[in-house]
Amino acid sequence: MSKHAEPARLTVPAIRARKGGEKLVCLTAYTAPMAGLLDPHADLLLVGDSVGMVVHGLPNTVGVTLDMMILHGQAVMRGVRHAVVVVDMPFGTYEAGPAAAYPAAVRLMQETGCHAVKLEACAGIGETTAFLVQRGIPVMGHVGLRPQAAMVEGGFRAKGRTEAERMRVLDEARAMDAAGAFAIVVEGVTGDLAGEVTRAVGAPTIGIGASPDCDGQILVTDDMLGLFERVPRFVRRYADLRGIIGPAVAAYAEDVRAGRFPAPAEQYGVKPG
Ligand SMILES: Nc1nc(=O)c2c([nH]1)NC[C@@H]1CN(c3ccc(C(=O)N[C@@H](CCC(=O)O)C(=O)O)cc3)CN21
Ligand SMILES: CC(C)C(=O)C(=O)O
Ligand SMILES: [Mg+2]
Repeated sequence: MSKHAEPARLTVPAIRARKGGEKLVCLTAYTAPMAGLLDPHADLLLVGDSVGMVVHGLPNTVGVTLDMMILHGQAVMRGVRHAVVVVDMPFGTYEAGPAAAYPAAVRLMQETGCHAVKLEACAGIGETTAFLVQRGIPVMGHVGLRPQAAMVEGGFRAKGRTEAERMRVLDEARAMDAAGAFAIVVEGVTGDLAGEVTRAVGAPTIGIGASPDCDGQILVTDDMLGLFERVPRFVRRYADLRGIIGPAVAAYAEDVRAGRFPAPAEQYGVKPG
């Protein structure tokens, strides 16, 4: 490392090579300043379609568009110097197959400068993943609880409690691994299934609501910082930013109403002469 202790720029193959090694530290990011804060500590930052719920107030991720992902991807890229940045392909942009997925992924790569895209497993996911990877687009997989299926499943349902679910999750992970995915998010599955998936694939697995047996972990940053209110039970809260923001805003409101803000030092003076 250089004498300035600036961590070197990570690459997609470097992430892939971490299978079974040092755990991968991953978080979501949606804005430039937050990406800048996370970047020195993270190996991979995901511009998740969770942005629709966390930032835009949508009930699930189905309403997130490609234009929204591009705007947030551009913002995050401006804040990052070290981590690999992955942008979620949103609902409706890849499920129809390679002919749909390729132009959408090219837009994400070209208009944001991101390093890779992520696809939730769906019908034909092996073929679609291979098509992108073989044309220069690194793909991260996502199996288990697939938030974009929320309308079909009637909500966010954990996976792995029936044999059929376990087979499906394992098959989808194997298909994306064989197709060349460089990493696979394993979300909302029983701990033993997450371990089984991790042992079944060559790509590193990134757990969320899964197991410490995964090769890395990811959380939605706003959840672990206590910014987003309704969090899944697998979240560990490392800060209570809502508890800091509320009193700060209340104090500002009091100062304004009492005429205590702005003070003289917070006003522009007239230039002498
Ligand atoms: N803020 C936020 N955090 C996330 O982790 C997240 C998002 N948004 N949006 C996209 C998906 C949706 N996710 C979710 C959302 C809710 C549950 C949830 O309510 N789970 C139930 C358990 C369901 C079950 O047991 O089947 C829970 O009680 O935690 C899980 C994952 C994960 N992702
Ligand atoms: C929860 C992670 C894996 C995700 O897909 C997102 O933030 O959209
Ligand atoms: Mg997502």
